[in-house]
Amino acid sequence: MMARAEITTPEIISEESVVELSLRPQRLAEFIGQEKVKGNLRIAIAAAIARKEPLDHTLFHGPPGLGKTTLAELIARELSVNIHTTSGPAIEKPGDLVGKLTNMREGDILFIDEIHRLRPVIEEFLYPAMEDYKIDIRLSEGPKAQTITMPIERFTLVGATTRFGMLTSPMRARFGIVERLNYYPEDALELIVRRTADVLKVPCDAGGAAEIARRSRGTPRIANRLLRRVRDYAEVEAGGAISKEVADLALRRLDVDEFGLDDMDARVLRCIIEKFDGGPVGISTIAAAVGEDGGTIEEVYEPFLVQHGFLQRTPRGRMATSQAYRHFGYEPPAGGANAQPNLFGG
Ligand SMILES: Nc1ncnc2c1ncn2[C@@H]1O[C@H](COP(=O)(O)OP(=O)(O)OP(=O)(O)O)[C@@H](O)[C@H]1O
Ligand SMILES: [Mg+2]
Repeated sequence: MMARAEITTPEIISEESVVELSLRPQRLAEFIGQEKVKGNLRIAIAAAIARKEPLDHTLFHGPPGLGKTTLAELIARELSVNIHTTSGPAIEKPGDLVGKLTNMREGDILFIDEIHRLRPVIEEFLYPAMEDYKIDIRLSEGPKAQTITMPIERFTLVGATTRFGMLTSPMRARFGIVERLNYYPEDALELIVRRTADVLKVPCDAGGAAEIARRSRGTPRIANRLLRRVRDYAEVEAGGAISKEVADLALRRLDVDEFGLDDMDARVLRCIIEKFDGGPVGISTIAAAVGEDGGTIEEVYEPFLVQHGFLQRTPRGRMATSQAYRHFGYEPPAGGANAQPNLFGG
């Protein structure tokens, strides 16, 4: 753990979070995939360094485990500045940020994770800080409270969110750089698995890495987690090395889905097939049936399912595809599941 990185969010220190820290790439060049995002960042960073100015406020959004926190830390390293970390739900009142903001040096990064969960008063407190590098401090309580305005150093706010849709538009408008992270293709995940295997010093051949990558739901965090479980199996049952065969046996034993679908993915698809005859059915109806927030389904789960051909969006609602039917062991309805998807422009 970098001594200068100050973590203020109370976090449960699990095996996973410890390993995750040590697995994080240390330089932008070591960050695999997301070429467009990396390219844009590289230019913005070089320009900021050349002008001796702080980087523009930067927002990363996209599903969990794709590297938002990692990128925030990499930017700080590339700029050689300090990063102060906090998260939306951890900030209760403007006062919680005053100390941080006044202690920051020019160019430092304030990283706010889950930035969509900031309370409105905190957002309003941050606007002048982001725009004019000023903060308003209330000296007392009540309607006639006196406030003083204090200058702060020019800093960079880096925000991360899995729920871009929940961010208020004034907040969005204050970020100069907005990048969406997408699911990783299998070849990129394979490289990530091989890199992690090197870090963990576990022998893993291309076939083994490919097998793990294929079942990682396009997500580096899942790829790293599966690799650790496969490593356990390899060490105990297979002499320590990971091949395609060893990975396949281990992942089957662990009941990891063939496509890496997780529990909520499966619930959403099963619900559409079993309760709504394959759809079309509206997102709020699905949300109520599976007990998850509609926006979360739309922004966190659905993109993967659509991208991988399990779910189709039509103007009348979501439909399970024939691939989804077959995956759960059902016969797709004749002339049913997406026999005519294009009729609806789906
Ligand atoms: N492109 C990558 N190359 C190598 N490792 C990666 C990459 N992206 C992510 N990882 C690894 O995956 C794990 C999860 O990444 P990270 O914590 O940055 O995701 P996140 O987008 O912040 O997730 P969340 O939304 O849940 O906070 C980390 O251990 C990180 O090292
Ligand atoms: Mg994160």
